Amino acid sequence: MILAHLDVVPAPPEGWDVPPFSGEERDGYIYGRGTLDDKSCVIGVLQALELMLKRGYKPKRSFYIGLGHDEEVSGHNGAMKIVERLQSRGVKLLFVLDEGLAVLDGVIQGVKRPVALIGTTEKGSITLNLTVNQPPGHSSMPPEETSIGILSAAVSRLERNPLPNMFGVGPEASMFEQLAGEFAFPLNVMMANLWLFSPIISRVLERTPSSNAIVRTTTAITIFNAGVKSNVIPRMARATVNFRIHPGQTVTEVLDIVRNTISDERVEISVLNSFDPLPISPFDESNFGYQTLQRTIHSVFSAAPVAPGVCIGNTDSRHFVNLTDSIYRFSPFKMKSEDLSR
Ligand SMILES: CCCCCCCC/C=C\CCCCCCCC(=O)N[C@@H](Cc1ccc(O)cc1)C(=O)O
Repeated sequence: MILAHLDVVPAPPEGWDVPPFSGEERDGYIYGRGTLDDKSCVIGVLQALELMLKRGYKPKRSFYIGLGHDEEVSGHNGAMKIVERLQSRGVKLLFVLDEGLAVLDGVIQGVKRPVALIGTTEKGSITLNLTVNQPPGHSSMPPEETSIGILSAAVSRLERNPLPNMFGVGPEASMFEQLAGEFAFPLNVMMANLWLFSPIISRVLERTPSSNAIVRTTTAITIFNAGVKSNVIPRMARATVNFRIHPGQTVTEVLDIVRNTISDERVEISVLNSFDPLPISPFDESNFGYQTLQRTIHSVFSAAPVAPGVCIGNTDSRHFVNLTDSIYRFSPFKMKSEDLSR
Protein backbone atom coordinates (compact mmCIF):
# COMPACT_ATOMS: atom_id res chain seq x y z
CA MET A 1 0.00 0.00 0.00
CA ILE A 2 1.29 3.45 -0.90
CA LEU A 3 0.25 6.43 1.21
CA ALA A 4 0.47 10.18 0.73
CA HIS A 5 -1.57 13.11 1.99
CA LEU A 6 -3.32 16.04 0.34
CA ASP A 7 -3.61 18.46 3.27
CA VAL A 8 -1.01 21.07 4.25
CA VAL A 9 -0.26 23.12 7.36
CA PRO A 10 -1.64 26.71 7.33
CA ALA A 11 0.12 29.34 5.22
CA PRO A 12 -0.22 32.78 6.84
CA PRO A 13 0.59 35.39 4.14
CA GLU A 14 3.61 36.97 5.88
CA GLY A 15 7.14 35.69 5.22
CA TRP A 16 6.55 34.33 1.70
CA ASP A 17 8.57 35.50 -1.33
CA VAL A 18 5.88 34.08 -3.63
CA PRO A 19 2.14 33.53 -2.97
CA PRO A 20 2.02 30.30 -0.88
CA PHE A 21 -0.38 28.47 -3.20
CA SER A 22 1.15 29.59 -6.50
CA GLY A 23 3.48 26.63 -6.96
CA GLU A 24 5.88 29.07 -8.64
CA GLU A 25 9.15 27.66 -9.99
CA ARG A 26 12.34 29.62 -9.24
CA ASP A 27 15.94 28.52 -9.68
CA GLY A 28 14.92 24.87 -10.03
CA TYR A 29 12.71 24.86 -6.90
CA ILE A 30 8.92 24.82 -6.74
CA TYR A 31 7.72 27.21 -4.00
CA GLY A 32 4.43 26.70 -2.22
CA ARG A 33 2.92 25.37 0.99
CA GLY A 34 3.11 21.58 0.98
CA THR A 35 5.51 21.23 -1.95
CA LEU A 36 7.68 18.81 0.03
CA ASP A 37 5.05 17.73 2.54
CA ASP A 38 3.38 16.06 0.77
CA LYS A 39 2.32 17.24 -2.72
CA SER A 40 5.47 15.82 -4.33
CA CYS A 41 4.56 12.31 -3.15
CA VAL A 42 0.88 12.72 -4.17
CA ILE A 43 1.84 13.88 -7.67
CA GLY A 44 4.50 11.16 -7.96
CA VAL A 45 1.93 8.46 -7.19
CA LEU A 46 -0.71 9.91 -9.53
CA GLN A 47 1.71 10.39 -12.41
CA ALA A 48 3.01 6.84 -12.02
CA LEU A 49 -0.56 5.50 -12.12
CA GLU A 50 -1.36 7.55 -15.23
CA LEU A 51 1.74 6.27 -16.99
CA MET A 52 0.99 2.65 -16.04
CA LEU A 53 -2.56 3.01 -17.36
CA LYS A 54 -1.35 4.60 -20.60
CA ARG A 55 1.10 1.74 -21.14
CA GLY A 56 -1.55 -0.89 -20.34
CA TYR A 57 0.69 -2.19 -17.54
CA LYS A 58 -0.72 -5.20 -15.65
CA PRO A 59 0.69 -5.34 -12.09
CA LYS A 60 1.68 -8.80 -10.77
CA ARG A 61 -0.12 -8.21 -7.46
CA SER A 62 -2.90 -5.97 -6.15
CA PHE A 63 -1.99 -2.71 -4.48
CA TYR A 64 -3.79 0.11 -2.73
CA ILE A 65 -3.22 3.86 -2.86
CA GLY A 66 -4.34 5.84 0.20
CA LEU A 67 -4.48 9.64 -0.01
CA GLY A 68 -5.29 11.14 3.40
CA HIS A 69 -6.82 14.58 3.89
CA ASP A 70 -5.95 15.26 7.56
CA GLU A 71 -2.41 13.96 8.15
CA GLU A 72 -1.25 17.24 9.64
CA VAL A 73 -3.83 16.84 12.41
CA SER A 74 -3.07 13.16 13.10
CA GLY A 75 -5.10 11.39 10.39
CA HIS A 76 -8.14 10.53 12.53
CA ASN A 77 -10.68 10.98 9.73
CA GLY A 78 -8.43 10.00 6.81
CA ALA A 79 -5.79 7.33 7.44
CA MET A 80 -7.66 5.84 10.41
CA LYS A 81 -10.85 5.45 8.35
CA ILE A 82 -8.87 3.80 5.55
CA VAL A 83 -7.44 1.35 8.11
CA GLU A 84 -10.92 0.63 9.51
CA ARG A 85 -12.24 -0.07 6.00
CA LEU A 86 -9.34 -2.40 5.14
CA GLN A 87 -9.67 -4.21 8.48
CA SER A 88 -13.41 -4.72 7.94
CA ARG A 89 -12.53 -6.40 4.63
CA GLY A 90 -9.92 -8.63 6.31
CA VAL A 91 -7.08 -7.14 4.26
CA LYS A 92 -3.47 -7.76 5.33
CA LEU A 93 -0.71 -5.73 3.66
CA LEU A 94 2.70 -7.01 2.58
CA PHE A 95 4.15 -3.56 3.22
CA VAL A 96 3.23 0.13 3.51
CA LEU A 97 5.19 2.99 1.96
CA ASP A 98 4.59 6.53 3.21
CA GLU A 99 6.40 9.89 3.22
CA GLY A 100 9.36 10.25 5.59
CA LEU A 101 13.12 10.24 5.13
CA ALA A 102 14.73 10.96 1.77
CA VAL A 103 17.98 10.91 -0.19
CA LEU A 104 20.20 13.08 2.01
CA ASP A 105 22.89 15.05 0.21
CA GLY A 106 25.42 16.60 2.57
CA VAL A 107 23.03 16.37 5.54
CA ILE A 108 25.00 13.75 7.48
CA GLN A 109 28.32 15.37 8.41
CA GLY A 110 31.29 13.46 7.00
CA VAL A 111 29.29 11.59 4.32
CA LYS A 112 30.20 12.89 0.87
CA ARG A 113 27.86 10.89 -1.41
CA PRO A 114 24.06 11.27 -1.31
CA VAL A 115 22.62 8.44 0.82
CA ALA A 116 19.04 7.21 0.96
CA LEU A 117 17.53 6.66 4.40
CA ILE A 118 14.36 4.59 4.70
CA GLY A 119 12.50 5.23 7.95
CA THR A 120 11.99 1.78 9.51
CA THR A 121 10.46 3.32 12.62
CA GLU A 122 9.20 6.72 13.74
CA LYS A 123 9.50 8.54 17.01
CA GLY A 124 6.67 8.61 19.55
CA SER A 125 5.14 11.87 20.74
CA ILE A 126 3.71 13.53 23.85
CA THR A 127 2.00 16.92 23.89
CA LEU A 128 1.55 18.47 27.33
CA ASN A 129 -0.16 21.56 28.65
CA LEU A 130 1.60 23.12 31.63
CA THR A 131 -0.73 25.43 33.57
CA VAL A 132 -0.07 27.67 36.56
CA ASN A 133 -2.90 29.40 38.43
CA GLN A 134 -1.88 32.00 41.04
CA PRO A 135 -3.88 34.89 42.54
CA PRO A 136 -4.23 37.79 40.07
CA GLY A 137 -3.40 41.35 41.08
CA HIS A 138 -2.30 44.87 40.18
CA SER A 139 1.19 45.36 38.79
CA SER A 140 1.85 48.13 41.35
CA MET A 141 2.11 45.54 44.17
CA PRO A 142 3.40 42.32 42.65
CA PRO A 143 3.94 39.15 44.72
CA GLU A 144 7.38 37.52 44.80
CA GLU A 145 6.33 35.00 42.14
CA THR A 146 3.62 35.23 39.48
CA SER A 147 1.98 32.55 37.34
CA ILE A 148 4.13 33.75 34.43
CA GLY A 149 7.36 33.61 36.48
CA ILE A 150 6.62 30.11 37.84
CA LEU A 151 5.72 28.77 34.40
CA SER A 152 8.75 30.41 32.73
CA ALA A 153 11.05 28.80 35.29
CA ALA A 154 9.46 25.37 34.67
CA VAL A 155 9.80 25.73 30.90
CA SER A 156 13.37 26.91 31.27
CA ARG A 157 14.21 23.86 33.44
CA LEU A 158 12.86 21.64 30.66
CA GLU A 159 15.03 23.38 28.05
CA ARG A 160 18.16 23.36 30.23
CA ASN A 161 17.77 19.67 31.12
CA PRO A 162 17.28 17.79 27.85
CA LEU A 163 16.29 14.14 28.03
CA PRO A 164 19.26 11.74 27.97
CA ASN A 165 21.29 11.04 24.87
CA MET A 166 20.20 7.49 23.91
CA PHE A 167 22.62 6.86 21.05
CA GLY A 168 23.33 3.13 20.77
CA VAL A 169 20.09 2.11 22.52
CA GLY A 170 17.93 2.58 19.41
CA PRO A 171 17.96 1.71 15.70
CA GLU A 172 19.98 4.81 14.70
CA ALA A 173 23.16 2.86 15.49
CA SER A 174 22.35 0.38 12.64
CA MET A 175 22.13 3.35 10.27
CA PHE A 176 25.68 4.51 11.10
CA GLU A 177 27.03 0.93 10.98
CA GLN A 178 25.51 0.37 7.51
CA LEU A 179 26.84 3.71 6.27
CA ALA A 180 30.30 3.28 7.84
CA GLY A 181 31.96 2.80 4.42
CA GLU A 182 30.63 6.19 3.24
CA PHE A 183 32.63 8.16 5.82
CA ALA A 184 36.25 9.18 5.23
CA PHE A 185 39.04 8.01 7.58
CA PRO A 186 38.99 8.04 10.62
CA LEU A 187 35.18 8.35 10.85
CA ASN A 188 34.73 5.13 8.84
CA VAL A 189 36.68 3.18 11.48
CA MET A 190 34.76 4.85 14.29
CA MET A 191 31.35 4.13 12.74
CA ALA A 192 32.28 0.49 12.16
CA ASN A 193 33.28 0.17 15.84
CA LEU A 194 30.46 1.83 17.72
CA TRP A 195 31.04 -0.49 20.70
CA LEU A 196 34.17 1.62 21.31
CA PHE A 197 33.41 5.03 19.80
CA SER A 198 29.71 5.61 20.49
CA PRO A 199 30.37 7.95 23.49
CA ILE A 200 32.31 10.37 21.23
CA ILE A 201 29.96 10.04 18.26
CA SER A 202 26.89 10.61 20.40
CA ARG A 203 28.36 13.89 21.73
CA VAL A 204 29.09 15.11 18.19
CA LEU A 205 25.59 14.20 16.96
CA GLU A 206 23.83 16.20 19.67
CA ARG A 207 25.40 19.47 18.49
CA THR A 208 23.11 19.89 15.45
CA PRO A 209 19.28 19.99 15.74
CA SER A 210 18.66 17.43 12.95
CA SER A 211 21.09 14.84 14.35
CA ASN A 212 20.24 15.70 17.98
CA ALA A 213 16.68 14.68 17.04
CA ILE A 214 17.82 11.16 16.26
CA VAL A 215 19.80 10.56 19.48
CA ARG A 216 17.29 11.69 22.10
CA THR A 217 13.72 12.51 22.99
CA THR A 218 13.44 16.18 22.04
CA THR A 219 11.65 18.94 23.94
CA ALA A 220 9.95 21.79 22.05
CA ILE A 221 8.02 24.61 23.70
CA THR A 222 5.47 25.46 21.02
CA ILE A 223 2.80 27.68 22.60
CA PHE A 224 3.07 30.17 25.50
CA ASN A 225 0.08 32.19 26.70
CA ALA A 226 -0.53 34.59 29.59
CA GLY A 227 -1.66 38.09 30.35
CA VAL A 228 -3.95 40.61 28.64
CA LYS A 229 -2.86 44.02 29.98
CA SER A 230 0.46 45.59 30.95
CA ASN A 231 -0.62 46.52 34.51
CA VAL A 232 -2.57 43.36 35.38
CA ILE A 233 -0.95 40.26 36.87
CA PRO A 234 -2.88 37.41 35.26
CA ARG A 235 -4.28 34.45 37.16
CA MET A 236 -3.32 31.88 34.55
CA ALA A 237 -0.24 31.12 32.48
CA ARG A 238 -0.14 28.16 30.10
CA ALA A 239 2.48 26.58 27.85
CA THR A 240 2.28 23.71 25.40
CA VAL A 241 5.29 21.42 25.10
CA ASN A 242 5.81 18.73 22.46
CA PHE A 243 8.24 15.85 23.04
CA ARG A 244 9.32 13.48 20.25
CA ILE A 245 10.19 10.18 21.89
CA HIS A 246 13.37 8.29 21.00
CA PRO A 247 12.70 4.61 20.07
CA GLY A 248 14.53 3.52 23.24
CA GLN A 249 12.00 5.23 25.55
CA THR A 250 8.26 5.09 26.26
CA VAL A 251 5.57 7.67 27.05
CA THR A 252 5.55 6.58 30.72
CA GLU A 253 9.33 6.91 31.08
CA VAL A 254 9.39 10.36 29.49
CA LEU A 255 6.49 11.61 31.65
CA ASP A 256 8.33 10.46 34.81
CA ILE A 257 11.47 12.36 33.79
CA VAL A 258 9.46 15.49 32.86
CA ARG A 259 7.62 15.50 36.24
CA ASN A 260 10.96 15.21 38.06
CA THR A 261 12.51 17.99 36.01
CA ILE A 262 9.61 20.40 36.57
CA SER A 263 9.40 19.37 40.22
CA ASP A 264 6.93 22.10 41.19
CA GLU A 265 3.42 21.19 42.35
CA ARG A 266 2.10 24.58 41.29
CA VAL A 267 2.64 23.54 37.67
CA GLU A 268 -0.31 21.39 36.61
CA ILE A 269 0.67 18.90 33.89
CA SER A 270 -2.01 17.57 31.55
CA VAL A 271 -1.44 15.20 28.64
CA LEU A 272 -3.17 16.38 25.44
CA ASN A 273 -2.07 13.36 23.40
CA SER A 274 0.64 10.74 23.41
CA PHE A 275 1.84 7.59 21.66
CA ASP A 276 4.89 5.36 21.97
CA PRO A 277 7.57 5.08 19.26
CA LEU A 278 6.52 2.79 16.42
CA PRO A 279 7.78 -0.82 16.10
CA ILE A 280 10.91 -1.33 13.98
CA SER A 281 10.07 -2.77 10.55
CA PRO A 282 12.31 -5.51 9.15
CA PHE A 283 15.16 -4.44 6.84
CA ASP A 284 16.90 -7.76 6.28
CA GLU A 285 17.75 -9.25 2.88
CA SER A 286 14.65 -11.45 2.81
CA ASN A 287 12.14 -8.66 3.37
CA PHE A 288 10.17 -8.08 0.18
CA GLY A 289 9.09 -4.48 0.90
CA TYR A 290 12.48 -3.18 2.04
CA GLN A 291 14.32 -4.95 -0.78
CA THR A 292 11.86 -3.67 -3.42
CA LEU A 293 12.34 -0.13 -2.15
CA GLN A 294 16.11 -0.51 -2.02
CA ARG A 295 16.21 -1.80 -5.63
CA THR A 296 13.97 1.03 -6.82
CA ILE A 297 16.05 3.68 -5.03
CA HIS A 298 19.24 2.25 -6.56
CA SER A 299 17.78 2.49 -10.05
CA VAL A 300 16.33 6.02 -9.67
CA PHE A 301 19.07 7.70 -7.60
CA SER A 302 22.29 6.49 -9.30
CA ALA A 303 22.93 3.59 -6.92
CA ALA A 304 22.84 5.78 -3.80
CA PRO A 305 23.63 3.63 -0.72
CA VAL A 306 20.47 2.74 1.23
CA ALA A 307 20.27 2.43 5.03
CA PRO A 308 17.50 2.12 7.62
CA GLY A 309 16.81 5.27 9.66
CA VAL A 310 14.53 6.77 12.30
CA CYS A 311 11.82 9.09 11.00
CA ILE A 312 11.86 12.08 13.35
CA GLY A 313 8.43 13.35 12.28
CA ASN A 314 5.15 11.44 12.42
CA THR A 315 3.19 10.13 9.48
CA ASP A 316 -0.20 8.60 8.62
CA SER A 317 1.53 5.21 8.36
CA ARG A 318 1.58 4.89 12.16
CA HIS A 319 -2.10 3.91 12.00
CA PHE A 320 -1.30 0.85 9.86
CA VAL A 321 0.54 -1.23 12.50
CA ASN A 322 -2.25 -3.84 12.74
CA LEU A 323 -2.27 -4.41 8.98
CA THR A 324 1.44 -5.12 8.46
CA ASP A 325 4.76 -5.35 10.31
CA SER A 326 6.57 -3.71 7.37
CA ILE A 327 6.11 0.07 7.30
CA TYR A 328 8.64 2.22 5.42
CA ARG A 329 8.85 6.01 5.37
CA PHE A 330 10.63 7.41 2.35
CA SER A 331 9.93 10.45 0.15
CA PRO A 332 11.61 10.05 -3.24
CA PHE A 333 13.56 13.31 -3.43
CA LYS A 334 17.02 14.61 -2.66
CA MET A 335 17.41 16.85 0.39
CA LYS A 336 20.37 19.12 1.07
CA SER A 337 21.12 20.55 4.51
CA GLU A 338 19.90 24.00 3.41
CA ASP A 339 16.57 22.38 2.44
CA LEU A 340 15.85 21.30 6.05
CA SER A 341 14.68 24.81 6.93
CA ARG A 342 12.65 25.32 3.75
C1 LIG B 1 22.41 12.11 11.10
C2 LIG B 1 21.49 13.13 10.60
C3 LIG B 1 20.16 12.57 10.21
C4 LIG B 1 19.27 13.71 10.01
C5 LIG B 1 17.98 13.26 9.48
C6 LIG B 1 17.14 14.45 9.19
C7 LIG B 1 16.46 14.25 7.92
C8 LIG B 1 15.25 15.07 7.78
C9 LIG B 1 14.50 14.63 6.60
C10 LIG B 1 13.22 14.62 6.60
C11 LIG B 1 12.38 15.06 7.76
C12 LIG B 1 11.44 14.01 8.20
C13 LIG B 1 10.04 14.48 8.00
C14 LIG B 1 9.11 13.31 8.07
C15 LIG B 1 7.71 13.63 7.64
C16 LIG B 1 7.00 14.35 8.68
C17 LIG B 1 5.55 14.53 8.38
C18 LIG B 1 5.01 15.59 9.30
O1 LIG B 1 5.26 16.75 9.09
N1 LIG B 1 4.27 15.21 10.34
C19 LIG B 1 3.78 16.15 11.32
C20 LIG B 1 2.28 16.01 11.58
C21 LIG B 1 1.82 14.75 12.18
C22 LIG B 1 1.50 13.70 11.32
C23 LIG B 1 1.00 12.51 11.83
C24 LIG B 1 0.82 12.37 13.20
O2 LIG B 1 0.34 11.20 13.67
C25 LIG B 1 1.13 13.42 14.06
C26 LIG B 1 1.64 14.61 13.54
C27 LIG B 1 4.58 16.05 12.61
O3 LIG B 1 4.40 16.97 13.43
O4 LIG B 1 5.35 15.12 12.82
